[in-house]
Amino acid sequence: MTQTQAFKTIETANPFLTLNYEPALEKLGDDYYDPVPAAEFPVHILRFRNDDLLPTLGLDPKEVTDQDFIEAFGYFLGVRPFLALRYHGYQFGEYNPNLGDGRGFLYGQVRGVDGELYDLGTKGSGKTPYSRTADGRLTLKGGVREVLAAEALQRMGVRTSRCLSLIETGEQLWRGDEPSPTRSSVMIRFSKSHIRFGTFERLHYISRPDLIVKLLNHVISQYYPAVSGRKIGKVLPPIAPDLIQNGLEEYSQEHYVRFYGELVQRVAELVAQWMAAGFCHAVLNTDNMSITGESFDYGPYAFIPTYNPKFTAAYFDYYGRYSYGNQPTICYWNLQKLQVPLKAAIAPNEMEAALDRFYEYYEAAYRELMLKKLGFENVPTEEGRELVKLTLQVLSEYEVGYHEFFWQLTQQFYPQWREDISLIFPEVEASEVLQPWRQLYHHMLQFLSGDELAKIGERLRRFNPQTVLLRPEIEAIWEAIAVEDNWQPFYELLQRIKA
Ligand SMILES: Nc1ncnc2c1ncn2[C@@H]1O[C@H](COP(=O)(O)OP(=O)(O)OP(=O)(O)O)[C@@H](O)[C@H]1O
Ligand SMILES: [Mg+2]
Repeated sequence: MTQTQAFKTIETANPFLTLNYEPALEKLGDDYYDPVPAAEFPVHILRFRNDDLLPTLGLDPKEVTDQDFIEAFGYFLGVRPFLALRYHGYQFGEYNPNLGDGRGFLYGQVRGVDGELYDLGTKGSGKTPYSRTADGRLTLKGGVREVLAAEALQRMGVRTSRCLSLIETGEQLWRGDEPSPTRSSVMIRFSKSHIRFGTFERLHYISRPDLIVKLLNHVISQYYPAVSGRKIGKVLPPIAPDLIQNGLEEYSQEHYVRFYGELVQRVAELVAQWMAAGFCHAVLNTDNMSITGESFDYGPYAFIPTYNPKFTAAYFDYYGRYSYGNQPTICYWNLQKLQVPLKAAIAPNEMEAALDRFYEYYEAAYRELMLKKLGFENVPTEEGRELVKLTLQVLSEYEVGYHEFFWQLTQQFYPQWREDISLIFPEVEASEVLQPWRQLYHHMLQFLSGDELAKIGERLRRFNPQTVLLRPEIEAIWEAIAVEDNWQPFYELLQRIKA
């Protein structure tokens, strides 16, 4: 059999190569990307496959082999062209026009069985015109950390991208922030979109308002069904070909204003999700902000060990710009910067008015999520606000672990707390801070029926996972991989994260 025939057989048998690919972004024209080749790696070892995502792609995990993953996402057979997306961005407050996919590309876009359009994007797949002097690679540790972050955030209810696969690729990489040489990998990210705030910023920088409007139309029609009126549901037929080919629907000013308003709300809610999860993203540059309001790019992130707004995750973040507590302010700033390119389509005063609601959305979402972590839902606003405030005071005063506090609450809560206040955290000495918290928590239980009381326990379990990805936990699983090539702790941790 010739080489070509051998590939043909693989292509037809490999379910990833015959997915319902829909080149929505490619059809917008080549102003937005550059076709690039994939790197050829000396080794391909599948280290992680995310079977939870396969049903969304219409695939049965039992029918997808490891070899299928390796061929599609390690050898990169089949689906071409691969598109390195063009973008700029504000990095640590400074505009950087020398960005773009420097170690990744858009592998393909797929219509999921839920009717939504998903990106399969790579990280570590080789050099592109945007690599500058860098190697286009992803360290294995970086890949492992991104897989873990995405799964943990998913478990905690954060609107996040996921990793579909991680393949070790057998090269030696040199990095300033890892003992080097260090091992290499290539990851596939499964996300709503890789269109970033910085994608729009670049189009403004090169003075192409026409391309801004065209991209905006695409974003609204694909990712903002409540604005476009397009239905996204389980039984959505594939998008009509004329819609794809003719460069999309046009929208009115009212649509554009509603889009920006919804983006503001989505981002505010996303930040609230990070904050409640105790997550510090660490690099909230505008090239790491998705236009769909989804969270992605997990580099030097950390989950906070204790509640400390000043906690900073990236060693290079000298002034704490992206500290845990600064995340709402920074996302507001990023949304404000985005108004500059969006002026090509949207009235500035309307955007300002929409952004004015950011903190209102943020605070409401944060309060709701924190109350869920405390076991409550639908409580009077003032009481809810007070309980969250007192909880944060307790967390600051006692220097108890952030996650440990909620886990202890989950473990210790039982319905008799309603009858007898002295049963609430009896081993902790009452202080000026704990006593009001105890009183309010006890007071709020008084109004609940037996059924509602049972739901407190359910909510505590659902919103407070036992396993949280604190740094020592990640370092321990990495140690096992680095020293003994033992992947068992990694797989076990993934299982525990999901519990
Ligand atoms: N090893 C590398 N080789 C080439 N380019 C790189 C490398 N590391 C980072 N870059 C580029 O530097 C910029 C900032 O990197 P950043 O870490 O935010 O993105 P990324 O993690 O590579 O990709 P993504 O944002 O999709 O997760 C991006 O343009 C990225 O492509
Ligand atoms: Mg990035």
